[in-house]
Amino acid sequence: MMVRKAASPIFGGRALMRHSAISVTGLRKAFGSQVVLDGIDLHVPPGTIFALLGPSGVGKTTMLQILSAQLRPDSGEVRVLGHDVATEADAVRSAVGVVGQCTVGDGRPDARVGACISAAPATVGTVSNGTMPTVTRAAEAMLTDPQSTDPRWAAPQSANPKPIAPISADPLKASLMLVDPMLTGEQNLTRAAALHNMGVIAARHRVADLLEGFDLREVAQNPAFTYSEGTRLRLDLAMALAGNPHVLFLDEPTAGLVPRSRHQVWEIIKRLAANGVTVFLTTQHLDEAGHLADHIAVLDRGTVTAEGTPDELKRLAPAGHVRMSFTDPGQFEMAARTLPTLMRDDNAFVLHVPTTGDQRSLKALLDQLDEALIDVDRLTVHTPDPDDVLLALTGRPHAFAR
Ligand SMILES: Nc1ncnc2c1ncn2[C@@H]1O[C@H](COP(=O)(O)OP(=O)(O)OP(=O)(O)O)[C@@H](O)[C@H]1O
Repeated sequence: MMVRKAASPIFGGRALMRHSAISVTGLRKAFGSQVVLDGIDLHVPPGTIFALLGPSGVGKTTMLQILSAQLRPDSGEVRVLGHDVATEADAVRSAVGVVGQCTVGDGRPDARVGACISAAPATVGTVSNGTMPTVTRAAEAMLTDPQSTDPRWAAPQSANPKPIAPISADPLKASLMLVDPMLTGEQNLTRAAALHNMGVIAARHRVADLLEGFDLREVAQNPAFTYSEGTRLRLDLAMALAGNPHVLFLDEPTAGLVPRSRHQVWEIIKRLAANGVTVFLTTQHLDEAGHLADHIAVLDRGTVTAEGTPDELKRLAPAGHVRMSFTDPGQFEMAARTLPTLMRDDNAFVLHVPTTGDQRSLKALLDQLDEALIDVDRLTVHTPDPDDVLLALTGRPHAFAR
């Protein structure tokens, strides 16, 4: 799939805003005595991809839930599209899409389900029996008879609401909608479109566009539980985009995907940003953040420990080196005097010489050895791997998934 520059009906194309799409100042959140976010400042320009990179359990989901108005911050100011998440949660929720882990039920962290999407509060704001969000007659009609063009079902969305799926008694979470695995892809998308205040005809067009744009046409009539992980994620993304959101939140979007699906999802994310959608994603993978994001923030121990473009963060990583070992102490001494060294081990007769690892710098180094008539016993090239980079960024080795 190619990244498209032009605005499309599926991938947004909203006018860019001059100010931050997301701005976070002094955000703090604790669960009991556990401080998870301890004074976070972030600013995400519109139409860009922002990656929050961090090891498991560091607070990425918590952050995403606060930004998408699913969870209240303890303190600090968080604005999404200019709306304060604490006081204008409905406005935030109706303007964003969410795909990720939702905490539902009693809110315990282990009560996790798969993907969820946000929906316009105007249509699902009512909570039936205190536990169920509602959909409208229009959505119900489309679900029971997808071919229906009965104009009655285009009636105002508030008419005779009917509960469809238990999600949460918490009004904060009542505007979230989950993929129903027993419904087909088309039915799930129809449900999502209907929740965004669309009439039947508009919703049907939207569903057709989304099925096409996310390569779901072939499986549209199959129940979602039959979908592969990659197809399921494409359905999640399509559902999150049903309301044409300005901002899309993705919680570890490619976790568990095979490489081919992962690359397909990356292309979709890039296409969305190219069409003006601001994407905020969390990831444990440096390569994913580096591949996708315009800007990366590394979250560790409650704070942002490093932040910048992928290139800026890579520059924080330790340099590569060539490891040279010698059997002759005289040759070792001569090499140590001749070459720039990062490290010397006088007991093992080992030198580490800096290199970028490319052909030109390696050839220059070998030429230098030849000219000085230095005999190296053994020579190996070490370029920084993700562990080296993450160690430099967090001070913790093996902290991230690979
Ligand atoms: N509702 C909650 N009640 C109590 N503790 C919570 C709650 N939600 C999250 N936590 C705790 O807050 C910490 C951060 O969790 P969070 O899910 O935000 O991390 P994460 O970086 O997204 O992790 P992962 O990558 O594994 O999803 C964890 O220690 C978690 O147990």
